[in-house]
Amino acid sequence: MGNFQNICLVGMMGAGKTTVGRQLAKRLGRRFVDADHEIEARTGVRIPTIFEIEGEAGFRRREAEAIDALTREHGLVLATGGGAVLDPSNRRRLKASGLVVYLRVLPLLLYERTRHDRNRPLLQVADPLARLEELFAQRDPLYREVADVVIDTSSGGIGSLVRRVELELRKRCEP
Ligand SMILES: Nc1ncnc2c1ncn2[C@@H]1O[C@H](COP(=O)(O)OP(=O)(O)O)[C@@H](O)[C@H]1O
Ligand SMILES: O=C(O)C1=C[C@@H](OP(=O)(O)O)[C@@H](O)[C@H](O)C1
Ligand SMILES: [Mg+2]
Repeated sequence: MGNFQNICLVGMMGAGKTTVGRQLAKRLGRRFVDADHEIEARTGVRIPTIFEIEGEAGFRRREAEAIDALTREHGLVLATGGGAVLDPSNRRRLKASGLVVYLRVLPLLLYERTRHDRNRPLLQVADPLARLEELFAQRDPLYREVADVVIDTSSGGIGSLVRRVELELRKRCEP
């Protein structure tokens, strides 16, 4: 893994992409960018507002633009939103821009982590656990398809996860 390449984190809502990505970037001395934050900075509104006004389709268009711009940069730790892998062009761009790490977490734990958070419009439904199970079934194959590294993260805290990701990345640097 060269310094030139990006490290891209993919996985479900609540997998820890944003939290782990920020800490990983600090440890590696890299710049951290979260695609959702980039979309919010570009539009000047929060993600739920984009969903309210433009629907999911509008959000996905903005997400694709952000992924396109960010994957042209170098040396980033890039946290994506959970649905970024749905678009084949996003997958191609992420893969071409560097190393893709899938933080794999099962739906029940994702539910525990996201249940009190109102900032994920797709989970504002009567049965968010069932929604997470559906999304997991649909997306797990796509995360696996795009990933260079799959890290099962259903146990351990954030600090140990950051170190595990770092270890996996270092393995890739060895000849
Ligand atoms: N490995 C972990 N152990 C415990 N809590 C975690 C872990 N990863 C993430 N969290 C918590 O889960 C929530 C969602 O994390 P976040 O980084 O926003 O996920 P994502 O960006 O993948 O949706 C946050 O409250 C975060 O602190
Ligand atoms: O899974 C998804 O489709 C989404 C995940 C969110 O990001 P996180 O994965 O960081 O929660 C955000 O992009 C949006 O609410 C849609
Ligand atoms: Mg996030």
